[in-house]
Amino acid sequence: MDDIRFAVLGTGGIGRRTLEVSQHKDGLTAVAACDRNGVAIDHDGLDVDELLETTEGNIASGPQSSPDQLSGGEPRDSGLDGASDSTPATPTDDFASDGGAAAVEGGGGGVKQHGEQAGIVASEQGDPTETPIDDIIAESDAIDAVLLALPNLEHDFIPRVAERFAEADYEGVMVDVLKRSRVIGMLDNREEKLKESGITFVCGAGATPGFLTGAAALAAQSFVEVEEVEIWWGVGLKSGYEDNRGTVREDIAHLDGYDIETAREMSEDEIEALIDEHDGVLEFHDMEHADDVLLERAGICDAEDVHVGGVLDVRSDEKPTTTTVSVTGTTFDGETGTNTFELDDATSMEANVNGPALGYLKAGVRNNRAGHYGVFGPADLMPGF
Ligand SMILES: NC(=O)c1ccc[n+]([C@@H]2O[C@H](COP(=O)([O-])OP(=O)(O)OC[C@H]3O[C@@H](n4cnc5c(N)ncnc54)[C@H](O)[C@@H]3O)[C@@H](O)[C@H]2O)c1
Repeated sequence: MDDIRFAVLGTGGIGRRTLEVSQHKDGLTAVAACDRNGVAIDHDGLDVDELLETTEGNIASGPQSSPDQLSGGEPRDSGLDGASDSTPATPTDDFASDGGAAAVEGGGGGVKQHGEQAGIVASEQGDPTETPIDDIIAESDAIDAVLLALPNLEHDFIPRVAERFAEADYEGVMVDVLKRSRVIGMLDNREEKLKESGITFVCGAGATPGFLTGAAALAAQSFVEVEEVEIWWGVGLKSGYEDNRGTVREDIAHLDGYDIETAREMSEDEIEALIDEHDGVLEFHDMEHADDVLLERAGICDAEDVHVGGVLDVRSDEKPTTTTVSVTGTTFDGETGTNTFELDDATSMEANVNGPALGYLKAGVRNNRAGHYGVFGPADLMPGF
């Protein structure tokens, strides 16, 4: 495949690794990256090593702006029902409204700070900006694909970013690694706009949903009827909590007694106290992971027959449990069986999110160049290598 010029929106725990993994893949050139404080653009290719070095332990993490800041006071999408998502928010620059640098400096303790501000602005390629996403949209004519590694604590945040690219007539690929089921409907609601613009949007294309959703779709092929899909993941955070704040915060929202609002409002200290209480190991059941709706929209099974849970060890790089996808179904000749797909314990979350995300990005580019626009899930496409 010809060279793909791509951008990463959000260079936190995931986005930084996306840049790193891309260096091991053929045909991918990172030309733009942004976080909440800054943007780096070089159409000849960013110096990824320099960017990674200067943002090491120095990411501009933290929950994104509050709904009011984002919408200028407009009613926001509750996310509970995709159909309620009918009021497009005013395209303003408030995506960048900060809170992140303060969160990093205020609570984390021991977070390295290389520059005056956290994140990309610490790099010599980075420029501070109030409008990081708009700055990338302004250059999007020369960008083939955009990978969104943004927080998803506001459910319509990523759909609204997609909409803004469409409003700027972006023609290309967008890939997200979001987790929550309800966001898929919000993207579907925008499908016409995305199609008109010429966008191929691949949603839920990380590990789970993403890689494991695709694996379930493959495992289902033996059956004529799928009864149940069980996804059980194990993650040991090699790089620790400090480098994975966004992911850990969003996962906490799935624990009993927590939701997206409480997780968003928690201080870094409160998160660390919760992790201490659990001795660093958090276990999740019945998570709202989009594997369910993505398998349903691919016609594989009903969303309610998909169950996702897992164990996160924030302090160890060993996986606390083996990541497994089990698909139970009935064959054409009446046998009931369970096909199981297992990840090696040695492969990290970062590898299992970013390898597939970039693979799906390549698959997206192939489709986009063939004129296939709209919203696709990981079970609709198979990733390229
Ligand atoms: N599907 C999967 O398997 C999977 C696995 C892990 C993480 N994730 C998801 O990946 C996402 C990113 O996680 P993370 O740990 O990298 O989070 P993070 O908090 O470390 O990074 C988020 C990045 O987004 C930037 N950002 C926030 N608001 C912004 C704005 N308004 N404009 C521009 N940039 C902005 C931040 O500055 C930061 O660079 C989360 O939604 C998480 O749930 C998915």
